[in-house]
Amino acid sequence: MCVCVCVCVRSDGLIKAVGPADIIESQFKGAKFDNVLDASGMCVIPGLVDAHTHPVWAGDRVHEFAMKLAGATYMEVHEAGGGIHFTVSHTRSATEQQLLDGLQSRLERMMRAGTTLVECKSGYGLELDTELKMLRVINSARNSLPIGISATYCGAHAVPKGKTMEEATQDIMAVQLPKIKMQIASGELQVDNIDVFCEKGVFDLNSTHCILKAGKDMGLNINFHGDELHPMNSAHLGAELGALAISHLEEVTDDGIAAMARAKTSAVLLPTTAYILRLSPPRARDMLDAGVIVALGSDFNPNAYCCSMPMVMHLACVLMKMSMPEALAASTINAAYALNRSHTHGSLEIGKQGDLVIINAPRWEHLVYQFGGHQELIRYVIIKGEVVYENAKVLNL
Ligand SMILES: N=CN[C@@H](CCC(=O)O)C(=O)O
Ligand SMILES: [Zn+2]
Repeated sequence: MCVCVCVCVRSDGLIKAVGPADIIESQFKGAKFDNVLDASGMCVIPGLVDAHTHPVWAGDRVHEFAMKLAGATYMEVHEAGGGIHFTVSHTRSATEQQLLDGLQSRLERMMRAGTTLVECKSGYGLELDTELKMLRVINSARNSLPIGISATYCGAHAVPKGKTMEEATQDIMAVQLPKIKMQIASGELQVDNIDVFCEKGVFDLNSTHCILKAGKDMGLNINFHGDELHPMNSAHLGAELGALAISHLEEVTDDGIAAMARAKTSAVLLPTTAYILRLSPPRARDMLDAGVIVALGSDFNPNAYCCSMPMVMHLACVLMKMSMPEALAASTINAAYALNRSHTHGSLEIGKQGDLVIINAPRWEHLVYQFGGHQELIRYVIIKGEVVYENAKVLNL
């Protein structure tokens, strides 16, 4: 049986009612609406939430894709001065306006693919001035675009050239974090989360602990990269510190999974990265079976150039054996949880923000099943009740 669902959004952008069309029609008989969208024969899902991206940078890395296809590993490229280091040098020399232009066009691309809330990291500065520049750029995008943004300070994304890990940690603790704290307090910056790349050859467990704890003490949510290329005990650390989320987790142990389930630390899984770097995919099934809150992210960055959460959901189903409903939950309510926004985002419920995606297909699963098909399937993207993207060219498929 096909149920006609109607979603009604108030002028403040929050959902006023959700339910069968005939009930909503009688509830609002005689009411005046600014905009009525006829979605007959279509499907409505919550706006997609992308729980992990690095979208502020200059200088692409298309040349490195060729190197990786020829067999170079992620860490080999990084240690040879490429990877994050390459992006850092271009991002340091870019102007704020250049970075903002790049960020805006990437966020618009994400929005057209159905993303209505996205986490955005700094982390291609690795020193105070550029990290602040990146955070200001994220702030400007928040003020100029309708897409929701959760901002993450990721000054510990790599050890900058010429410094040891200890020196980099000291710079973050004594120079970067205090300045960011001041700018948050004065209202110049809005930062929601703190992140560290906890990895062999990057930041060890001890440095990660110090930086994350200092961020937490400033009121930031802990949301970090862990157990990606080597088992680092990141999951235990995250659980112990009350982290909201840990990303990657390709190398997490069984004990780590159990610790995350107990602590309600969500796992942000990034199938694009595992795919591009040919890593063993994270054990999504074991995490789900253990009761871990599993979210998804695009991991958009110059290594994993993907703006599309529908593609991410498809990869999660095929590579990580998630079901389509699990992938949808992981890209909506669970991703909102990872960003501490599940009380306002991630589901179609009265009082939550009116963020919706309308798909021109009789079943929402087409968005996952038709690999790379979102451009033809998404009819409208709506944020706070306003149409932010209308695609007149949708086909009847
Ligand atoms: N693993 C660390 N950070 C990013 C990659 C960033 C980059 O290569 O520029 C990630 O999540 O995949
Ligand atoms: Zn990342």
